[in-house]
Amino acid sequence: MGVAEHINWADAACWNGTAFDGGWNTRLAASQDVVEPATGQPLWRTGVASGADMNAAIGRAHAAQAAWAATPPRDRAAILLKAAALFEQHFDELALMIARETGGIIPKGQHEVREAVVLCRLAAALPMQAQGQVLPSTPGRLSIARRVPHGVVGVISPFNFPLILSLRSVAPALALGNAVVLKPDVRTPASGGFIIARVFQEAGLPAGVLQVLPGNAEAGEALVVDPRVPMIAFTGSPGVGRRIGELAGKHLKKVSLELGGANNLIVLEDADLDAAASAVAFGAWFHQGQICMASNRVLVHAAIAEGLKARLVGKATHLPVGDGASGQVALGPMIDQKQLSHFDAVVKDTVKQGATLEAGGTHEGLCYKPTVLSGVKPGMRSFDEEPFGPVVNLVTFGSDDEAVALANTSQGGLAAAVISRDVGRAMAIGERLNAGMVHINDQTVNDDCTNPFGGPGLGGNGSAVGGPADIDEYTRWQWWTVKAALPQYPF
Ligand SMILES: NC(=O)C1=CN([C@@H]2O[C@H](COP(=O)(O)OP(=O)(O)OC[C@H]3O[C@@H](n4cnc5c(N)ncnc54)[C@H](O)[C@@H]3O)[C@@H](O)[C@H]2O)C=CC1
Ligand SMILES: O=Cc1ccc(S(=O)(=O)O)cc1
Repeated sequence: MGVAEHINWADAACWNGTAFDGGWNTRLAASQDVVEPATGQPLWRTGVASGADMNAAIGRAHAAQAAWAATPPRDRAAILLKAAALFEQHFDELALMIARETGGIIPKGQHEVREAVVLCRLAAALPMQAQGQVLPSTPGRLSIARRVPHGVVGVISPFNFPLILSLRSVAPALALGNAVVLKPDVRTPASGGFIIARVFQEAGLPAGVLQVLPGNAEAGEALVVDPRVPMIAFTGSPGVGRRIGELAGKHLKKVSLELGGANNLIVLEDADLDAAASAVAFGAWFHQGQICMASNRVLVHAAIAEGLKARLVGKATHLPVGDGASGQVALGPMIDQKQLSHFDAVVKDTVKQGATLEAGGTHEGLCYKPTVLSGVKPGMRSFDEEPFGPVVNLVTFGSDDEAVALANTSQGGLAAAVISRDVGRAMAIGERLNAGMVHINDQTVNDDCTNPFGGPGLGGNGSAVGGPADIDEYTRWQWWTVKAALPQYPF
């Protein structure tokens, strides 16, 4: 088995077909190779959970949860802090693992581990915060609203930034007294699951509180419909999100849906063109455009459209594409052939619909060249759909009103950005955009562990993750009244 030679502490041998059940004792129904996108070679084997595997994991988490919720807050906090220290201690090894498993460049892997440290530290503060209110009440009665954990939280995460997009739910949910069943994507089970399992195992999390099982729709749906799991935190595509939302509704449970983006980056005619081109290139091409907040629609004022296009074509022609883990390239491979074929079809169809291919549009293996399309309009696939690949879609406008109207043609987006030397004008445009996150003088790929992350429409169901949103998401209200003695009733 081609277990990567650089894995030492993470001990890849232990997850060769097993789930994390507190140890590595549960063999899953099936197993398959995890293929490194850059080389096509197997990195390791992962277990693939069945519905029955999921059922058993939920049972283990459910049995462990009450004792975990009763663990003193400072002891839960200490485990989260230990986890942060372990991510920091094994920074280089984990960053390289993520780069190899996800096809990312090394700085992208480093970003995930760096953010993991901060996420765990922030989560460590949650158990120590007062979480409730003493309410006005009748004399002789104490009335308290307090936040309590849901119980078992199911986390379902995607392939693109697997460590962060799993951990941003796992860490606060655990910190607040929930047990967690985590189902990462089978293409990225180590980055999205087993690294987290290994860290919490060594940090001293009691056995059973965290279960990690890679799986597909069968295992995912078993998690969503199980009555012992009152909350699901899902990050992924709008199509699967809709299905999970339907199931969660049917089974009367809370669901947080963090979905896809129609993200508009608006460049006004007074922008510094060199700086704007570099922001657009990063926003559209970083991690091969496989980012929910990628700058997939670039709305540019007609007066500067040619200048911006020329600069982007220059960058597209020169940016090196290849094995992200080599340290020599700006763009790595896409995650797999299916994702690449989907993206390639979006580009080709958009050209058939009248857009002009200015650069890119070709690939070697899974490495797709940074692509520039001009003359993109509503009604074309790359404008209407989330391309989830390395493309700048150039859309021209002539007035601020037109830019706002173009941006708001979708049902709402995750992130928007406006670039201009006139900050007041840019803010006035930003105010009118239907987006969950608005950035003035930046591109759209922005996240801090301290901000609530989410968006309307296809971006999600109004939930958010991060910062002030975490206590709302991973606990629920419970009302308590206390009287010194039972009152007399008239019946
Ligand atoms: N809003 C956000 O923070 C983020 C959103 N995304 C969105 O995710 C998409 C790309 O990720 P993909 O992995 O292709 O998404 P996906 O929706 O295909 O898969 C996401 C997860 O759902 C699981 N899954 C698939 N079918 C399921 C079912 N029927 N029941 C339960 N689980 C199921 C998959 O195994 C995976 O773990 C893009 O649309 C992107 O915008 C990605 C990252 C972050
Ligand atoms: O794809 C969505 C996505 C990707 C990355 C991040 S973070 O910057 O690592 O937080 C958030 C959402």
